Amino acid sequence: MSRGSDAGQGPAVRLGGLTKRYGRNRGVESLTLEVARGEVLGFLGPNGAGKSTTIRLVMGLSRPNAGSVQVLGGSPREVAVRRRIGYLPGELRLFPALSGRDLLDRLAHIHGGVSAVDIDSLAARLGAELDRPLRALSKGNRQKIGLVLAFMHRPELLVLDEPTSGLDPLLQDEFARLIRERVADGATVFLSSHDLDEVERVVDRVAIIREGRLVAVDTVSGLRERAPRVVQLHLDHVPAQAVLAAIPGVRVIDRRGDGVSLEVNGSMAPLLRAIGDMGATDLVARPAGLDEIFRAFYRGTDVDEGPLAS
Ligand SMILES: Nc1ncnc2c1ncn2[C@@H]1O[C@H](COP(=O)(O)OP(=O)(O)OP(=O)(O)O)[C@@H](O)[C@H]1O
Repeated sequence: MSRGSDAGQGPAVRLGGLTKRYGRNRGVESLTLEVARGEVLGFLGPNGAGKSTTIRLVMGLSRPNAGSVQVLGGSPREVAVRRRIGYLPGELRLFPALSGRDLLDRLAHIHGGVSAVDIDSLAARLGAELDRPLRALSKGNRQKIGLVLAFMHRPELLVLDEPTSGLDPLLQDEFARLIRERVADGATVFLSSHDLDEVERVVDRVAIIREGRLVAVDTVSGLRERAPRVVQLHLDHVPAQAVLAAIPGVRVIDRRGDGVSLEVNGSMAPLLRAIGDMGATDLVARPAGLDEIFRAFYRGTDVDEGPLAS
């Protein structure tokens, strides 16, 4: 599938020490990350974390203050490389007076090698409204045109800024199927999202960014494995919060009446020893959900000392 000087070797995206500052504002800081060929990498973080900044750097739409960007073995500023990428921007602002069909036809013509059947089939699968002017479409409906645009030339690399944010649940399912089909054909996907629940089914790995810095890169199952346990206790003698918080690996989530909720990282042994003297009458322990893991990263408390950003 690969063309030109790039023999399909090496990662699809390689970011090395990438830094972008906007005046005194931090965009991203020393970002080092690779996306392997055929991989689906989810780039996650809260508002303002630096996701769109990174995506614009990957696309060569903005220049870094330091560091390097390599895409499909070359620079994203080379036309030959750009043609092999499908890009969904955060907001589609192209030619608001054109209908979706006119825009797609014109860009397909410029691109070359795009089949009308592919455009129609993508538009039908995503329920894109092709005949109304883009400015009259809702954000979600503009997003569908943007997705057709990103996928229509069957690119080797898809770079998608929040592709699922405007889509209803049925379309999110269709999007997941589309991604799986393209990956089965050898494509690589780099997509951003606020929400792991929306992209969990399609991503192989996630990179989590907070305040411009990578805080974790792992598989979804790896994240689950190093999740803390959430423990609910009922005690005859509830000790002071500081006593509970002093138990190794324990963070107090809630404490009311005779009930205590705790988050436990690592071994449960110190907690089990400590509650011997507290008159425990009931204990329920469960692994933290992905949502709780993410909140921990977003808050800035590391889930554990596991493999951090590499
Ligand atoms: N053109 C710009 N000029 C000045 N500051 C900018 C510019 N673009 C981004 N920033 C700043 O860089 C930081 C990262 O912004 P970015 O848009 O990359 O975040 P994001 O993770 O995509 O957020 P969201 O989820 O809200 O879209 C923010 O502090 C933002 O204010």
